[in-house]
Amino acid sequence: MTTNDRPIVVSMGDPAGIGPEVIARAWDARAAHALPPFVVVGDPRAIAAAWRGPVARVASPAEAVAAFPSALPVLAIEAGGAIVPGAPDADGARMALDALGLAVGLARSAAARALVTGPVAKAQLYAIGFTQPGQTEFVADRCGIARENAVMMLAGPGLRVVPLTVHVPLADVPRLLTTELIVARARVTARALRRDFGIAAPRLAIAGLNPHAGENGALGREEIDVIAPAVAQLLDEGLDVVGPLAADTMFHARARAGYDAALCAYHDQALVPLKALHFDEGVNMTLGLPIVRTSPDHGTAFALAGRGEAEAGPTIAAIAMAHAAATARETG
Ligand SMILES: NC(=O)C1=CN([C@@H]2O[C@H](COP(=O)(O)OP(=O)(O)OC[C@H]3O[C@@H](n4cnc5c(N)ncnc54)[C@H](O)[C@@H]3O)[C@@H](O)[C@H]2O)C=CC1
Ligand SMILES: NCC(=O)COP(=O)(O)O
Repeated sequence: MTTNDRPIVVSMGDPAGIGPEVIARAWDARAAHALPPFVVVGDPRAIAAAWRGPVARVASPAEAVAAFPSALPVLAIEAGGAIVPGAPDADGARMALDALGLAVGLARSAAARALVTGPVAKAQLYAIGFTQPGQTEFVADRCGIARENAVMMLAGPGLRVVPLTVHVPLADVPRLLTTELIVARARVTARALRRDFGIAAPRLAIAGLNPHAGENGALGREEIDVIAPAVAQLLDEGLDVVGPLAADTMFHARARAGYDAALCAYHDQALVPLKALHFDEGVNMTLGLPIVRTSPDHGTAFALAGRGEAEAGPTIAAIAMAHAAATARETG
């Protein structure tokens, strides 16, 4: 079977957000970016509300591969009510969740080569009873992987970042940032950089939590009590790790040249530099899964939906990264 006999599966995300249109515009850009065949799971009406191109309703991933050159293939799931770009509702959230579940199943069954997830609004999902923090944990759970072993990485051409703690209140970070967590996430990251990115000896940099990485304990002790022991353990295991580094000086160009991924203490420490550098091409990838899963690095941007102004670059990059990682696994 050749690489392109099976498509990548793309869950639409919230039908009232920008997901449908950026996915459709990624199809427009398929030749320019040499994208492999992909199939959307979601409500075709959401695509029609925001894009004028050809859509092919398909019944299987195999049909999608045949349709892909001339139309955007869609495995249709219909939301209950009307779809209005920019006006999310519970029916749309339920459809987004159903689409995600079906897409994960296709990737797990190997009917699809990899999974790309469109943006969902977490608040909309919570309102219909979704109990996971986000899609990362939902996908991990469906894959039988414990939440703590699924690692979020955000990546652009010049930076990869891993937030060690993710969707938690900032006040909880010092308690949640443990030596065990850092060691576990560093191991998963190093393994994924080898397997999915072909980096034989990955170099990891671990950020401090406090200003100036704690200033020898004067500005906080987490670097001494928590992060340094993790670095020592990882070095003992033979990993190439440096840290704790002062977070304010580890993201300029010369510093970035010294590592393959930066492990950061909390969400915004990681995502602020990534989005400042790569907002229009940033990809969110879940490491440590039996399937490849990527996503554009942005959310639903409801205020932009249906206006044709949303940037499709992150979705194009997410599909391209999923293709590269799936190819690495298929050929590795
Ligand atoms: N992967 C996912 O499913 C993610 C979902 N979210 C969800 O999205 C919802 C909205 O979150 P926000 O913090 O407002 O983030 P957002 O990424 O939706 O929007 C932030 C800002 O960036 C702009 N923007 C976002 N994507 C863009 C694109 N492709 N082209 C041009 N401009 C773009 C928006 O117009 C807005 O000004 C939340 O409910 C959140 O849970 C947020 C991040 C990731
Ligand atoms: N800030 C990143 C983000 O919200 C990604 O969430 P998800 O992919 O886990 O849903």
